[in-house]
Amino acid sequence: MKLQVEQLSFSYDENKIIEDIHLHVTKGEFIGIIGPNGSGKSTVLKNLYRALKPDSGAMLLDGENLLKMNNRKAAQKIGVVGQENAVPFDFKVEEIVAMGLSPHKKLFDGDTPADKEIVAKALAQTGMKEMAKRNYLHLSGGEKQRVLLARVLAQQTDFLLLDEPTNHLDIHFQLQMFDLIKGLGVTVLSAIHDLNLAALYCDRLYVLKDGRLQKAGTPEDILTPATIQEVYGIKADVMIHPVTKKISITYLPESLHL
Ligand SMILES: Nc1ncnc2c1ncn2[C@@H]1O[C@H](COP(=O)(O)OP(=O)(O)OP(=O)(O)O)[C@@H](O)[C@H]1O
Repeated sequence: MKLQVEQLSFSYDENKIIEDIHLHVTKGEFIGIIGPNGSGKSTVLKNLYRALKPDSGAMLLDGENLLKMNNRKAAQKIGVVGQENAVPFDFKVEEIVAMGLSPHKKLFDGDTPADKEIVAKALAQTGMKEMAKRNYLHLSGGEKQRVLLARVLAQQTDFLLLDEPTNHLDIHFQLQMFDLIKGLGVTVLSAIHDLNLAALYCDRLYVLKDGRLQKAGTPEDILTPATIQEVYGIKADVMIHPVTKKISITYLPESLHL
């Protein structure tokens, strides 16, 4: 599995939102896209999962043009958890999770015992088993996010595109979901706001600012006080944590006068 993005640009009307984005993701990598609000992270992902159509550029999955791939094939290969977690009708949780199976089935195929097992497993993995019969629209933001993660697990793809997949989750579920995704051994490209989470889970990071790729590299290369200042305009203290051996960031707010 290899995703290659070359010279990707996208505009809303005349407004250039992202320009000349290059990135690649290879099998088994967990890659983060970071950057300030409005820097274009979701726009890159939406182009990749074809909610938006690029002005120019190439997006290749295993050498195949993503824009030309039929929907069913794309859904067999790529699982998506977008930022908006709206689902148009009031389905039950288990029905939404079962929708993840559809790229692998034919129209009117019934659910087999194996399908039911996949759905039950995805519900259990995301801590949503007890809520399987609840109506989706009545769930909290975090619970909805876990349902959509369960749906993408049921989709069983080798590649996940995630847009802030844990932004509504409490710290327990943030770590549980990222641990779960990491444990699947699949390939991941995810927008992530929390730089400490990005440092814990990502192999490499791409930094976006004002719709342009600013930097790319390992968390150690990228998450330096200088880059954090440059990209986010804040002071930070950065160390390799003695226990995790990963980058650990402490923010130094102005009000503390440090
Ligand atoms: N439908 C739209 N029409 C016009 N401009 C839009 C539209 N959607 C997004 N934008 C603009 O595109 C820019 C990039 O937005 P995008 O959602 O990709 O940023 P982001 O990095 O994902 O931000 P955040 O961290 O806030 O989620 C922003 O300036 C945003 O206002």
